[in-house]
Amino acid sequence: MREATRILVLNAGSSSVKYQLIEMLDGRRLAVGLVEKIGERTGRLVHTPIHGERRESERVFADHAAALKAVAAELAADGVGLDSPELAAIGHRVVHGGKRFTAPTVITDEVLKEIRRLVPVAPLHNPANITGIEVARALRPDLPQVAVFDTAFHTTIPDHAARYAIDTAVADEHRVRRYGFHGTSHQYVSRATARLLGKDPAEVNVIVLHLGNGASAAAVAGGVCVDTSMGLTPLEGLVMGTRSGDIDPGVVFHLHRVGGLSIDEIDDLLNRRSGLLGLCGENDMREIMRRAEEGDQAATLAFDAYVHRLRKYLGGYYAVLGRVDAIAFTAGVGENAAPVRAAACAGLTELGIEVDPELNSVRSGQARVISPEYSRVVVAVVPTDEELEIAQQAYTVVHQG
Ligand SMILES: Nc1ncnc2c1ncn2[C@@H]1O[C@H](COP(=O)(O)OP(=O)(O)O)[C@@H](O)[C@H]1O
Ligand SMILES: CC(=O)OP(=O)(O)O
Ligand SMILES: [Mg+2]
Repeated sequence: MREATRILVLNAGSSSVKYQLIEMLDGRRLAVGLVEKIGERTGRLVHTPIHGERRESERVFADHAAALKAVAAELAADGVGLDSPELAAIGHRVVHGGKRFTAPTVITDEVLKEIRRLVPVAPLHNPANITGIEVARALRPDLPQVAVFDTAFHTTIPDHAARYAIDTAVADEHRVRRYGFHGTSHQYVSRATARLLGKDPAEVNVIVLHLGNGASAAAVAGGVCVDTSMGLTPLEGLVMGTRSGDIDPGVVFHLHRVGGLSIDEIDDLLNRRSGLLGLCGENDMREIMRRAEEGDQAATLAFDAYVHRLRKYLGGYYAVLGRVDAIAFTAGVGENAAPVRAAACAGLTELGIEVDPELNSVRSGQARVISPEYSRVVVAVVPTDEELEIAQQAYTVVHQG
């Protein structure tokens, strides 16, 4: 029998599934794809095999199970279906792992139960992750399914940064603390940044700014995470596409008592109808920058509020780390929106932070420095690769037995 050296990575979101089939011997992506708008009237599947044409189709995906079956069919059409003996494991992105999961974990019924218990603290994410796991298990019950947790990289955050200043007994009873998310990305990007600097991760202090639909900052000291902006749930911290980020908790009481909104309505408001969307009716940074460029006031306010919050965390983590060697921008906005990077770092020469406008405007998929030679702090764009990191961690778990 051929050796099993391939990992299928599934990143199931609330209405999408991103997937990659990776050959671990050389890191080749045998297939990369995305199913969008699951549960909507028309969905879309885009599948790009390593050999052959990109295939795109519009059709209905009633639920995640239908989407994953379609993915399995696309892979089978390329001769690399889920029944392939070369498949070593399926690696799943799981957003909330609570305090218990500090490392990649082979999924058993009991592990799945614990992931389910954490649904209330990751309502946008864990339910989709669970569906992905259930469908994949049904399709290949014999194969190891490995969960790689967004929270795992943050388990090193010291108590003084992870604890909220509330009654300890209440916090302990309800497991209320900062868990942090996007850890797989923060880990990958902080290491890739050290590589870009030609240094060992243990030697460098990095502030990672993961700016996607969800967004978070992390302070990484010598390869170890010491603080991050998301908290008990992925709602705290930066202004995001549809999430408010930091807010006075008093706003919640006010909206409930005076505004008459129910807790569920407030949850929906802060998670799905706030952030950039709430400020200007749009959550795509491309569109916001275009509108702001044309003088649209709401879009300008949304952009400015986004950048202001980002700068607060940048300054805060500078103080937390004491010495900063690099600032790394990553994910959809961080990798592509030069104006966001420029505005986030503007006027910080006193802190040794500078951005070279010409380097900043270069478009490339590669990790690259955007600060001038003389800048004390290296500012860089470092594309994240959560899928590769998940695949590597899953592969390691399977090989350790
Ligand atoms: N060229 C671009 N310029 C500015 N923003 C972009 C660009 N391309 C993508 N984005 C932003 O990236 C965001 C998505 O980031 P991504 O990391 O893919 O998110 P997620 O993985 O959380 O779905 C989109 O909301 C979009 O605003
Ligand atoms: C945790 C989180 O916010 O993830 P995403 O950015 O994929 O929504
Ligand atoms: Mg993402």
